[in-house]
Amino acid sequence: MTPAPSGSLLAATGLRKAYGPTTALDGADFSVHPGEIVAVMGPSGSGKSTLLHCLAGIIRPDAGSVRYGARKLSELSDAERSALRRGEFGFVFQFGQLVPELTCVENVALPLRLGGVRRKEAEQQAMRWLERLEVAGVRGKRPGEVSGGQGQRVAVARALVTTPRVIFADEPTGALDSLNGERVMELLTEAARDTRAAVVLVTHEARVAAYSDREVVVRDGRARDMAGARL
Ligand SMILES: Nc1ncnc2c1ncn2[C@@H]1O[C@H](COP(=O)(O)OP(=O)(O)OP(=O)(O)O)[C@@H](O)[C@H]1O
Repeated sequence: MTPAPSGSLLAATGLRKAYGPTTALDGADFSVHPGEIVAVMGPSGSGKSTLLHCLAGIIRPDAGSVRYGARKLSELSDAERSALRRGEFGFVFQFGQLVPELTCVENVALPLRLGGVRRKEAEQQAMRWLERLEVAGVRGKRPGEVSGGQGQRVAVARALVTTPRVIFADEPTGALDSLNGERVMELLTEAARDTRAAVVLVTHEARVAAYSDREVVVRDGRARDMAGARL
């Protein structure tokens, strides 16, 4: 097991996770620095999403540990872990996961509202992110009334509205055509660079990974830094 590199914001060492007889992670190490964009690549079923879920504290590894700053995720209570996910992490998945009953601006404001911010202030901040993601026009629409590309931009705005320290993105452009996918990646990475958020980006597309500073390949449940990283 290699020790976590110093200066990293989020680091995992020796992660193991099995689902019954299936080994998803088999001693995976990973780290990301503040402001760094890391692409996690690898074949289908190699353990990429499981790694991302362990890093985000969504699932508990069977062995190994995840450190965020000075804190070990395994030593936090469930409430502390959810507070961390709500306050310091942002999530973008392949399919937006927007709340269908809420308008787009209400969706983006939701993480702030859950953190206790008053409606007016939360919606003002949400509008700033919708503008930045070039979808201010859909503010009053519900997710079912907007296009896939618009919905994904709204989902990115919602992930960024709390200015998270780490953004977890799992195939964020997987459901989009290439033009929309590229624009979503541009907007996501620009915003992450401006706020110095770290990004953990799971993708199987080289075109999407090209937005990262460094690529890690997961194979058979182990993560390996690619030689020739672009940093
Ligand atoms: N909830 C689960 N129950 C049982 N097996 C699971 C579960 N989640 C993942 N697995 C298995 O663990 C292994 C790793 O899955 P994971 O989703 O992490 O891979 P992945 O690299 O993200 O795949 P993909 O690129 O296809 O999304 C696979 O063999 C998968 O079938």
